[in-house]
Amino acid sequence: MTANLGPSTGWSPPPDDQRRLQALRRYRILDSLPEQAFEDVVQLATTICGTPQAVVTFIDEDRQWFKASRGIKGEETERGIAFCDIAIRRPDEVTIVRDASQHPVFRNYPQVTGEDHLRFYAGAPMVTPDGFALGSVCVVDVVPRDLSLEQVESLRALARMAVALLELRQRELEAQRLLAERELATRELQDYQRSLEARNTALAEEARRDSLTGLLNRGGLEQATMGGFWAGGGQFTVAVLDIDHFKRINDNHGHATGDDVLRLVGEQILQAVRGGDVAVRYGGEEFLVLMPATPPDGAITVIERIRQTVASHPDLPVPVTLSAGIASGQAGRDATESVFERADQALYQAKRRGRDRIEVADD
Ligand SMILES: Nc1nc2c(ncn2[C@@H]2O[C@H](COP(=O)(O)OP(=O)(O)OP(=O)(O)O)[C@@H](O)[C@H]2O)c(=O)[nH]1
Repeated sequence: MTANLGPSTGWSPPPDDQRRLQALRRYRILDSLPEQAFEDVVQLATTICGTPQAVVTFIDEDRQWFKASRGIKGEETERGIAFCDIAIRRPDEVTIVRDASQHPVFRNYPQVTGEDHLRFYAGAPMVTPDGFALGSVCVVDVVPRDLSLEQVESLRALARMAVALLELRQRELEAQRLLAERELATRELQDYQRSLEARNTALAEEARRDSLTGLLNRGGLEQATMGGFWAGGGQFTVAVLDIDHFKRINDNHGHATGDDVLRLVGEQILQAVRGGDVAVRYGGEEFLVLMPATPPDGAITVIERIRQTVASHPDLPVPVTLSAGIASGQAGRDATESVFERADQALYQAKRRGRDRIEVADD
């Protein structure tokens, strides 16, 4: 098995080297961090073969790169002068050079002529299951020597083990990649779900509101008053507000002006009410304010402020007045509908008594 091949003139890659390199890249081993399993391979190689040096080396496009080494400095050398580049061209054999200084070609290699003083080399190619020799497990000595048949077979076995390690490593990398992909997909799905939920919430919120004024609409009112809306106990007050002669505003100044008026009145209502109150555009130009834990006096102050603000608002395109009816009830005793009914009656009174005023329903 003494190597009698080798580049006699210049260096050229073996045939089909591109496919071999592609296979090598798939293992993603080049320039990877040291791994104990490969360190163990070189340790076993030196122990079994009795050499001071051993390497697990991979043949890249123009270099050989050491995954693990013993007794050898550096982590890569030029491919054109690599003994292992010769070894991988004979994937079925262990290439053995007993005395490189006597070899017609290797004798001129710098690691033979120089201070490395390489004399002995034995390399077992690492051949993948699909037949690509990616590199070798090799042992080196500074004196000429030989290997026994058992040592040669052991070196071959170590090369097979190194390939098995490579395969395992690749499967683990692949599993990690799939896991990362799955995590990414899960995260993307969660993001999508969150955006859908946010959109749903936004849509639901939109559906609860009157688009012109931003106040709650009737649906929103129902939702807001579901459950224990008045649960705070005590007196609560309902106010119904209505823009006076709104039809005239529409008729005389146009629908768009009417809309502006509605928008501005809505704003004033929203600004005047408290956090726990519920402000609703109940119908065309009719508004509703529900005030929990509020006696009539407190409610009158709020609604009067709205009435006055609207009556003298500088941004209104036309003079606008409001009429309002107010009624109070006792939480737990009076139904909201009946209090609302009384507030509506009070509004009717306000209209009848000349508009631009607030009427409070009797208890
Ligand atoms: N611009 C505008 N007008 C609306 C809207 N919704 C209802 N209206 C109009 O509001 C007007 C309400 O008129 P009426 O119910 O007669 O009440 P009013 O003219 O305010 O009279 P009083 O309430 O008795 O003072 C109608 O002309 C409706 O067409 C809206 O969203 N925008």
